[in-house]
Amino acid sequence: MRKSKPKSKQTRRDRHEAEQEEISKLNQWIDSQKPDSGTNPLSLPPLPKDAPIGPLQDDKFSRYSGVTMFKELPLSKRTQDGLKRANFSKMTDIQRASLPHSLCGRDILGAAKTGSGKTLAFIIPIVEKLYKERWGSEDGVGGIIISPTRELAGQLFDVLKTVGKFHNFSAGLLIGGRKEVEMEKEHVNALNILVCTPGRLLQHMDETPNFDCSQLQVLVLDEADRILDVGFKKTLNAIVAQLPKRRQTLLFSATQTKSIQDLARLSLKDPEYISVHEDAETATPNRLQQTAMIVPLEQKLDMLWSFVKAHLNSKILVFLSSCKQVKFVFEAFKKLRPGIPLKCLHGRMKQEKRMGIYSQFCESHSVLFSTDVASRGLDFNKAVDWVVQVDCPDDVASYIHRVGRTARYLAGGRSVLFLMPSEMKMLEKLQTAKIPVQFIKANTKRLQPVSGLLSALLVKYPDMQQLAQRAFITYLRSIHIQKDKEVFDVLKLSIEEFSASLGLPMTPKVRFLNQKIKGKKAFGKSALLESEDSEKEDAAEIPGEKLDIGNFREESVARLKENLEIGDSEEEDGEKGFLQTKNAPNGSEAKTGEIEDLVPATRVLKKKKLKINVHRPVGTRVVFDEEGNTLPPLARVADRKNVDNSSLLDQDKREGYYKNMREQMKHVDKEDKVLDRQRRREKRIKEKMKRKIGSMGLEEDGEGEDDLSGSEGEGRKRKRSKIYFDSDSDNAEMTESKDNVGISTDSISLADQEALALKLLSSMHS
Ligand SMILES: Nc1ncnc2c1ncn2[C@@H]1O[C@H](COP(=O)(O)OP(=O)(O)OP(=O)(O)O)[C@@H](O)[C@H]1O
Repeated sequence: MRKSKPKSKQTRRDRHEAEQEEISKLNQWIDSQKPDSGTNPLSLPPLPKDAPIGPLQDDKFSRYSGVTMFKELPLSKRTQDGLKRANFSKMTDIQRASLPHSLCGRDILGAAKTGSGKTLAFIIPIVEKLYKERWGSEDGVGGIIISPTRELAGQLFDVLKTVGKFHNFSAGLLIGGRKEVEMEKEHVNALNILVCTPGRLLQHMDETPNFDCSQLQVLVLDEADRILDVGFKKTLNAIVAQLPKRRQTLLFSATQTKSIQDLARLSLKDPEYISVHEDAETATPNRLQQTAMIVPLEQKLDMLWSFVKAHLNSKILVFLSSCKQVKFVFEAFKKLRPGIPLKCLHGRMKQEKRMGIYSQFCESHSVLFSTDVASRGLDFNKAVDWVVQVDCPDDVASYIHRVGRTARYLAGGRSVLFLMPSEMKMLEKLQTAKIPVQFIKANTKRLQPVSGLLSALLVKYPDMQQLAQRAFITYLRSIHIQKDKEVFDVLKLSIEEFSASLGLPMTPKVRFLNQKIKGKKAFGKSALLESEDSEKEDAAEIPGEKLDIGNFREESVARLKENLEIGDSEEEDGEKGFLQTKNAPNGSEAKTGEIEDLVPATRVLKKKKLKINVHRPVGTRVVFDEEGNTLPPLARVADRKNVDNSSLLDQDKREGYYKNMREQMKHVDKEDKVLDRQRRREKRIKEKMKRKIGSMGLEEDGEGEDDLSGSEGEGRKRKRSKIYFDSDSDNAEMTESKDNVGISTDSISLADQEALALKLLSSMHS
């Protein structure tokens, strides 16, 4: 905030007195005109035009409840100047409704639609409170704003800097993922306002010497329902335990908590419930056009690719359910070059990178693939044109926040939700929650299949195969751990088709599904299980959920009928041609009854044992070309030269291609097994020989070596014995040479070894 120039003693004294006077007037104004508790300022008429503002005659003051302009509020000149400079003059509804109550010190439980200006509704009271208390650096922490994500905390910090530009407070942004925690510790005690994520705040409370919040005046929870939910429960309880009970508490969200328990945890004192859009016809912004359409799981990427290609001049925010999916789709689409810059954002990225991506997306037309880390609060500078939800949100609240990244303040925006046929219940839930989602159909004529290209990509880039596999597993897991079983049922997913749609040549095994499908027979620890294990952090993105492996009903997996009702009528150019309004009987939104007709019948999936070599990580087989150079995995079965991408777009050819690849994989597997058997046999014989040699007094150390092969002093430098294992081998980790082994294994063939072993054995028995 403002850096003041050195001033003379007299000037400082004058300024101090002027401020004292201003504060005294403000307090009188606030006190004399404060609205009754429980009243709604929005129900009062605005002040008449040209009505005097502030002090009137006879020590009276103008009314500030129900006013429409910031300048009509009892705010300090410094705050007024900050607002003016940022061009904030007219208040939004949530600001009009809450500021008259919060300025007179009341606790607030505020709810208003996304993008409706809640941030100023809590930043202004903090700044004003500290100003009126004449808070200074020696007073320590006076205000804390807690945000669920780092990016949002950064954004709130920027708004605080704007509004507080002419104040003298010190403020700090304390968020995780930054290295400078030690530096923060040195300065944090001198900060007056902290904008932080819960984890970092608690870290300072636990670790920073003399960190003291006992004088806290105002606590704000932005996205309060999120911070109060189970994922942050322990952290928040620990934080609140260290805060004074006597304080003002402001809670804001577009989807506010109504839990009495939550409020009790925060010890709110007779809070004002301010829900400005409670009686509105819709729970989402009026300028937001929302659509939904059926997209089977295996067509999601085709649909997304086609959507991106049809909107190359837009700013698009795409939500997927896990980091791994974000990574895979981002990397894959990037390699396919759709013709628009692509970016990705998820919780596993380094903080600097996250912030960089966030700022870049604010600036340019591009597509941002993201997890729910970008779903709440973020106000991307230049408006987002489209929010695309490729994966269904966890619940209605999550939907509201995701689509709320567009159509902010006075801007318009559009959103589209991909729903699998098994998720149609979500549409009902949205409509019940007053969310006007129009059901549309995609124009399949404009659909650009991408899975063929993906399978070619996976062949070319070995890393992509791992990414695809992880995306596959984490997606299934994310569905598995969803709470709302009415919407999410992993057993209804068309798993093999999904795997193929990611370009995977074979369907990876998924333990939690296979356990039930295959019966009780337990698997050994396979490559797949390892990759599954490594995804656990991804699942941890969903707070409060524990993996409940093996908690499935003993049912067959149902798979959805492939041919879904997707229209194919004539398209126009561009966006309109791509997304079409579903011809619902009433011509607009689909009604609950109609939804059932749209859900295709399901059929029972054969319990099919998928054959893969469980000991071999997919795609790590080392293959050599004729010159002895290593080739990427699968290169042998899918020589790039033989892959005609265009032909892969043809469904029949694609299936043929997969079939061929599978056959060849099986063949390769067979070869592996033969090799493996041979290798084991060699190993057994070698061990036997070693035992015999040992029992004959030939030790496997330097001395024994001398006995057998002569000393180096004789100038005969023994060739190092190297044991090469390809990465498929059980002993793949043994790649280093064993110099001390008395017998060089590469100089003795298997037959020689057997002969030697026999000789040794017979010499022992003779
Ligand atoms: N009084 C105002 N006049 C003009 N613009 C405003 C005003 N108040 C807020 N805005 C602008 O409206 C946009 C949305 O505001 P803000 O981010 O506070 O919304 P929000 O209600 O917190 O949204 P969300 O629920 O998504 O967190 C911002 O760009 C902000 O600058």
